[in-house]
Amino acid sequence: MSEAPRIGIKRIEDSDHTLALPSYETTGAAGADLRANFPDGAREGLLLSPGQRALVPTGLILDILPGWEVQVRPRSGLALRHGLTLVNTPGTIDSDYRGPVGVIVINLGDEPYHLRHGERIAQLVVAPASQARFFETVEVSETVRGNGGFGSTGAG
Ligand SMILES: O=c1ccn([C@H]2C[C@H](O)[C@@H](COP(=O)(O)OP(=O)(O)OP(=O)(O)O)O2)c(=O)[nH]1
Repeated sequence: MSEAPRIGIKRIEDSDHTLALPSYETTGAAGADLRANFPDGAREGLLLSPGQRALVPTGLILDILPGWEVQVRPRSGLALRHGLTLVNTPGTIDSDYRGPVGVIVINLGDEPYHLRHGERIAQLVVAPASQARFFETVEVSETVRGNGGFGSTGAG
């Protein structure tokens, strides 16, 4: 396997610098857990009503190498137990983005959810990303599938 990509992480000023950086919980984990990091003065966290969404700060800026992307994905435990997921899953962190990473959380459960400062709210998956060369054409190549889609192979 090729060497793991290095990703620099800068903490923003008013974030809590004592919180752990994203880390893999097991040796084979694909996702590194990411913590909610509310700024000074908002450390009580956030009460999310059913159906409510919010941009949750992480206090982190990622320095991603060209040719890579970082995906922000939900955590299945929070999804199953509380209906908490991400509106735009998977969120895309572009390699040239140098702003703080935010997590767009939504409560699809039927109870209010108290999102706590320092809680692991999402996970980061690092993946290779290439930019395609899009070009206009009048002919497309033939395939067995052709234009069959949207359930064309049947159910079950
Ligand atoms: O869950 C997310 C998704 C995106 N971003 C940041 C990093 C990403 O590089 C940037 C732009 O995201 P995206 O391209 O998905 O958003 P857009 O609506 O197309 O905005 P833009 O016009 O800024 O590209 O916002 C996050 O912090 N969290």
